[in-house]
Amino acid sequence: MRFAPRRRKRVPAPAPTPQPQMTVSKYLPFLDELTSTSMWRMATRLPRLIGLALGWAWRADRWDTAATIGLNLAAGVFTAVGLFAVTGVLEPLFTGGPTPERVQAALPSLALVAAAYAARALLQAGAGWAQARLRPQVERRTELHLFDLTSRIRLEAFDDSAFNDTMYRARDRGQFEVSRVITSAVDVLTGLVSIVAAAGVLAVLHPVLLPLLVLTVVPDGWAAARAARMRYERIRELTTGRRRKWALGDMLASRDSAAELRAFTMRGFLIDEYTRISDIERAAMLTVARRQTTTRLVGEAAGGVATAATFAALGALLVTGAMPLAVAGTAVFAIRTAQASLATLLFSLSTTYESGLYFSDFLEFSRQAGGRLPPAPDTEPPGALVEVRARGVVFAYPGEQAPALDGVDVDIRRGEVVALVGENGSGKSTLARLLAGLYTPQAGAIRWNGADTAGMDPDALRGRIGLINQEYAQWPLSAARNVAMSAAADDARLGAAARLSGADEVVAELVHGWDTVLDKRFVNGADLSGGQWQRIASARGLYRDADLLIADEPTAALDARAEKRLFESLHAHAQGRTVLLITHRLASVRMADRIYVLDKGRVVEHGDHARLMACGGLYAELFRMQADAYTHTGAAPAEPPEAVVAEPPRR
Ligand SMILES: Nc1ncnc2c1ncn2[C@@H]1O[C@H](COP(=O)(O)OP(=O)(O)OP(=O)(O)O)[C@@H](O)[C@H]1O
Repeated sequence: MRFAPRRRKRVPAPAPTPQPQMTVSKYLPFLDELTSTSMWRMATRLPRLIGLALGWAWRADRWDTAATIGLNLAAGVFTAVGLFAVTGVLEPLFTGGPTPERVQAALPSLALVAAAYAARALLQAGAGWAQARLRPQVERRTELHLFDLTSRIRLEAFDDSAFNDTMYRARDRGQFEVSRVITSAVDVLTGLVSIVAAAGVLAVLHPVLLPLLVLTVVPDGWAAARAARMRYERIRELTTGRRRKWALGDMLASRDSAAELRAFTMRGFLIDEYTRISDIERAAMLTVARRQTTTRLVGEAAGGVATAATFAALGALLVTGAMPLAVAGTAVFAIRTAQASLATLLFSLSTTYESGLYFSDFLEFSRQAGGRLPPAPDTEPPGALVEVRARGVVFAYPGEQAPALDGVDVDIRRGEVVALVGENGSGKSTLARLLAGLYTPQAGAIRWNGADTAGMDPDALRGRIGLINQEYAQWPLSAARNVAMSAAADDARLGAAARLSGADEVVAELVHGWDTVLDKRFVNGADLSGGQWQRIASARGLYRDADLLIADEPTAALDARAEKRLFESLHAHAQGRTVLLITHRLASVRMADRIYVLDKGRVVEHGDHARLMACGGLYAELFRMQADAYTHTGAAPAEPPEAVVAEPPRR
């Protein structure tokens, strides 16, 4: 989806100097927040995170979840059985006596080993299949949950950069980690079963072996978890930069910016900027890699020392005769097996821990987004419009000190055409969005037939309002869908809206008519000129046939004929309905019932055209400026220039 170009609030091209959000210092707030969550605290949160992830999986598909857990656990049990059976093989082999008898004595256990490992292989295959089925289902569910929230949260959320970071982290990785948490948590459970088995064997052989064994693996586990956390911290710090890089990448590879990129030779600048952020990212990740390697080396060295101590203890037990050779042989096998199981367990734990960190990003997004949903409606849904009143409305965009609207009063009554005029940035579009129920005032109120719109069901309110947006979206959908939007596409209504807006002429030229996809990136797609798109956007607002039509700069890209036609349509449309018109073409608001003049977020004048002209204020000044531009011809040339009129082509 693309958005129509806008005169002022376009996404600014990156300034030639480095943007502050691309320097590492800007990332520090996240670090502060993160360092307060210690590794231990995070580890204690793991069981809950695993529980939550399992809940997601269960809701996605309970059978596959149950099969994933059940089959993996059963496979773990057979690993344990195999281990016990191996000790049954080794013991007779290491005891004295003739070899054929020893081998014969070991045969039943050997058969058990083979059966156990065969069963484990089958169960693991089944578990793998269940896991493979579960993964896309969980991802689909989390993705839909994410988009359900992003499409319902209040519009202001999209102006909050911190929230955008949270949303990016959830979209970029968090949402995909649920299934990884589950997979690694199941591995932890399976590993635990094997460990319990190996520990059982070791405890039976000699009590000192078990604690020694634990010591051999703990340093490695610590190193793995610490390395995972380092990586996560760095990636989290880099969120804003990565988001920025993503936006730059989009500009480098998108059709919308392709023309300006070339016209303004932005290629070098964008690639430099992209490279600069990539370098910051690369330097940060290289530092992490270095620190991770050191940590792992420390962990492995400590683990090596502990392993040596374990085998030294085993040797001491042998030398002192505290342990017979047959038992020692079994112990060596059990120690190796247990070490492998413990290492797998700790690896799974560290993966669970790492995935848990990313999954908590997703949970954090869900929590924050949940807090940004519109409150549950506590008033009746809005009835047919009689009157809309804004009183003392104050609104500041997130992160902005100065309010965009500061104590605004406006009245709109049924059947009226009300106009908002004022210079760029005076607050007209912001006010229109508040009146359209897209933003909520921070002080003051907007009342629809006397009831505060803040307590109304936003969708019910918006259903009564048609919007011709200044920043209309260019949806990669058919022309019919671009006009009807979420409503059913009705031919008669499409035709009427198209006639009123001038979109009929646009659609008549499309090869597939209303069915043409308005996006060149798709097969048989078509693109429109700026003015043609604007006619489609106007038809969109008119199609809804709502009580209140808000038209924000509906003619900025239209030619003179189309502009005249649209203003006539809007005035005709107002018969029995209501129109709020925002425009810089002041000639078109002369007929408005009431005109509000905004300046720096305040209403500085209001009244009809005659009254405002008589006051000689800002409106009169702006109106005269425009009128002069049409009437002032300057010094007349001695001889009027000859007009050249092209002949129509002969057919
Ligand atoms: N999303 C935003 N975040 C922060 N500030 C914003 C945002 N949108 C608008 N503003 C600021 O709010 C003020 C009012 O903007 P608004 O778009 O309402 O003006 P306008 O009168 O419609 O201007 P124009 O005639 O240029 O369309 C301006 O100072 C603008 O920079």
